[in-house]
Amino acid sequence: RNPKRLLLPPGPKGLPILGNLLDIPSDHYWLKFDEWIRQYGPVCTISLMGKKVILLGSPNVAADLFDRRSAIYSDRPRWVFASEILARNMHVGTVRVGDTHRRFRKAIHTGLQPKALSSYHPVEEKESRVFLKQVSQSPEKFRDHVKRYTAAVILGTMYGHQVTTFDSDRFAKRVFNSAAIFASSLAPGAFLVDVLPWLQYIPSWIPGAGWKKKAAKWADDDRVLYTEMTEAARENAAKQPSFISEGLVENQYGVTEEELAYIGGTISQTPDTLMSVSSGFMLAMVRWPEVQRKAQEEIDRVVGRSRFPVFADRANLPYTTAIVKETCRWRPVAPLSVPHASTKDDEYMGYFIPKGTTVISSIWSIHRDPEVYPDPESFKPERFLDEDGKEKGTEESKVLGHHLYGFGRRLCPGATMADHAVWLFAAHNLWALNMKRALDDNGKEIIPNVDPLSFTSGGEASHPLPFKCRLELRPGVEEFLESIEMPESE
Ligand code: HEM
Repeated sequence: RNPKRLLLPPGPKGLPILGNLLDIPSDHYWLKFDEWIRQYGPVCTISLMGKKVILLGSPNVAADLFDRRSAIYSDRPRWVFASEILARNMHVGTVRVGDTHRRFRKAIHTGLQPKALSSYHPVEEKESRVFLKQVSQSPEKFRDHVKRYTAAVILGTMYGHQVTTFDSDRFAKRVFNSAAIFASSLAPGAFLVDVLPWLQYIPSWIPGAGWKKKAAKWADDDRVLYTEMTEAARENAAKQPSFISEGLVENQYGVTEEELAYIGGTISQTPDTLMSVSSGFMLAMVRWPEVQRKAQEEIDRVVGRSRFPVFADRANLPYTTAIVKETCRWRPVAPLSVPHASTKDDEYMGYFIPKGTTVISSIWSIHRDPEVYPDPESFKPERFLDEDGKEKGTEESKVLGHHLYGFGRRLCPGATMADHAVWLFAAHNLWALNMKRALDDNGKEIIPNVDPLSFTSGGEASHPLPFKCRLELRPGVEEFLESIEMPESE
């Protein structure tokens, strides 16, 4: 190994054994990673408890390794607790490379082909309108309404399930809960068993092995939830076909029914990510009213005021699309994406990267590479438009212009669907609402805090912390909302 005696990419000096562990803050650690990337370059090494971790901090190096050398960099690190115990090796996002990963991704691609994605637009459009109606009734609870929107889109399209209110729905709360548990169990060192994998073989009645009971309960809760949701999809199929109900027909996706249930379960963990982009969009609109006004002018010109926007308008709404892209670039939901791992020794830019290295693409830093995104701290939708105000790079639909959804063979297979759901949400909001700043006691506008620290950190998707705003219906919208039927309770 390493016959040329090459060095690892440079990085900060650390302590013996602990490495750089104590330098990493418990919150917003991507900001510290970003500092190191600026100091040591876009490929740098840190060390955690004797393990080397490589950080990638520019779009070019991430594409070089994850896209162009995807044969080497598509594995995941081993997560005993989350992936092996909780998800029983059936979570496509954390499973190691190999047959299961290949088959599961193929199944998802089959299920999410363009025809299926366009069949989801009516669900996304309907739920965007329910969101507007809810906001018109209780604007102060807009965060809850966004949460409901994202759950309704995922459960509607994946299972044909109609979410009622968030609290009374039989699945909505449970999928958020399951996602939160899974995300927190991925955090490095959250469970000792990830550091000491042999712990999993200790019987749970031995004192100190209480985590095993907890793990067994969580794993079982997930299995029950996924099975119930799959059954619901089967029952709903005639009324509302869905990703899962299609997969149940003659084993169309080439996976067993249990595997399909776990694929659905993995996808059911995504409303949180949609919620983050959707609420980030609203925050940006409140913070930059001039951007909001410009998009409203575009929407009024193209869509008019006599109907809601629909997905087919997208091609004629480049500025609106650019706002969605800029929101994704500006405050990425998963600032460090999901770690990849290498399966072969490699040499890159004169450095050695040993087999089994964890490699993290810092989306936060990638989205702040000034060569690609000049003036990266500013919110500028125009960066995604050409001189004529047209969307850049639309001829290749895969090129979003940002890297919110990762890279290579692990690229988010739900990226297009997520992008459509968020776009429809944004277009509906711009068409129907004036998203205004809240007023203080003296009637002065409160400029919302958009500092990186005003977003949550931790295992889950990074969200804006709760913020205040005034959501007012634009003229003439109220009469359109009258005809929107609210989903009935079960
Ligand atoms: C705004 C919403 C979303 C964001 C920001 C997001 C982001 C990501 C990211 C960063 C990754 C890891 C990529 C990498 O390792 O390089 C990922 C993986 C994944 N995403 Fe998404 N995602 C979103 C929504 C969705 C949706 C709606 C679905 C399904 C319909 C989905 C399904 C998946 C799956 C299955 C994986 C695992 C892929 C693998 O490991 O092979 N995601 N996502």
